[in-house]
Amino acid sequence: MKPIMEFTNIEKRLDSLHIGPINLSVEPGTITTIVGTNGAGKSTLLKLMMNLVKPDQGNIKLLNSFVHGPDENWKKNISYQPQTAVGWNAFTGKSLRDFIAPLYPNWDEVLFKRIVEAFNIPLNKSFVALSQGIQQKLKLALTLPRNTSLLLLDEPTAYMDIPAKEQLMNFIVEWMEHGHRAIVMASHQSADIMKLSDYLVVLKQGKLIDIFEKETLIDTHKQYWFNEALPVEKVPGELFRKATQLISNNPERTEAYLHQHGIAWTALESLNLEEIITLILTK
Ligand SMILES: Nc1ncnc2c1ncn2[C@@H]1O[C@H](COP(=O)(O)OP(=O)(O)OP(=O)(O)O)[C@@H](O)[C@H]1O
Repeated sequence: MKPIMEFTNIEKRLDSLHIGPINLSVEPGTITTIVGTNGAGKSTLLKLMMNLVKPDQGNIKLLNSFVHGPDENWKKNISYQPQTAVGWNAFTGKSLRDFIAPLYPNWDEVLFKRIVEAFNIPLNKSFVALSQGIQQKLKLALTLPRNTSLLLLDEPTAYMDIPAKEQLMNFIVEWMEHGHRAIVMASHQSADIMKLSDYLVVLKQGKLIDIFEKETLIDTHKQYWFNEALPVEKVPGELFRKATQLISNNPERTEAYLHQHGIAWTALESLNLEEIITLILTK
């Protein structure tokens, strides 16, 4: 199937960071989350997708258009929820809705009203007078109903309480059910966001470590406990060890080695996604 968005050899040099080269393909029906440490370049990748930042090299294609070209017609196919909504402070939710809705031919007013109601968002207050959590909810209410092929969400769960995060997840899942579309999010390893994702793009200081399929990542990371210390030599698949605990990113090879050497483990567990990403980012 034709990708919704494609990055080809994208590179961007900022003052203290060199992002890329990045090759990435966002397929319809998928949710991709960009994870990484602070300042890794996650938000900048989303801004590159919106042409808010220009690449030094490479190109980005949204459906059939290059986003850095003179024709800006591609903008009707993409919606972006930034970390900080610039220029919104003086406006009420109602006036922001009246400005944004007509720009998107597929605007879903019913969905807008459902999100406003679910999150109890006051539409008559200026944006600046809302708490950060409510601002976040209003940003979502003004982004999801645009019903574009691609949805970009930068830290969508920031400042949200636990029940609100749950509702957000439900709205995202529902949004994905309607047709040929995809989501790309940036997140500080938020467990909920990662759980929703099909792919995790792991960035470290601007470098793409890898693009992982979430399920594969979970299946290939296991931790073992033993009654006694392990042999000094490195065990196949060994990623980390501490006293009688071993973490492997290749359980098949690790277990074959342990059987061969007559070493029995006393406990075996999967790791959660946050633990796996932390290991990948720190190893
Ligand atoms: N326009 C710019 N000019 C110069 N440097 C920039 C610019 N925008 C971002 N940077 C720098 O690039 C780096 C990456 O920023 P970015 O916001 O993309 O990271 P991030 O991974 O989203 O970080 P965080 O998790 O803290 O939100 C940071 O060091 C930032 O200061």
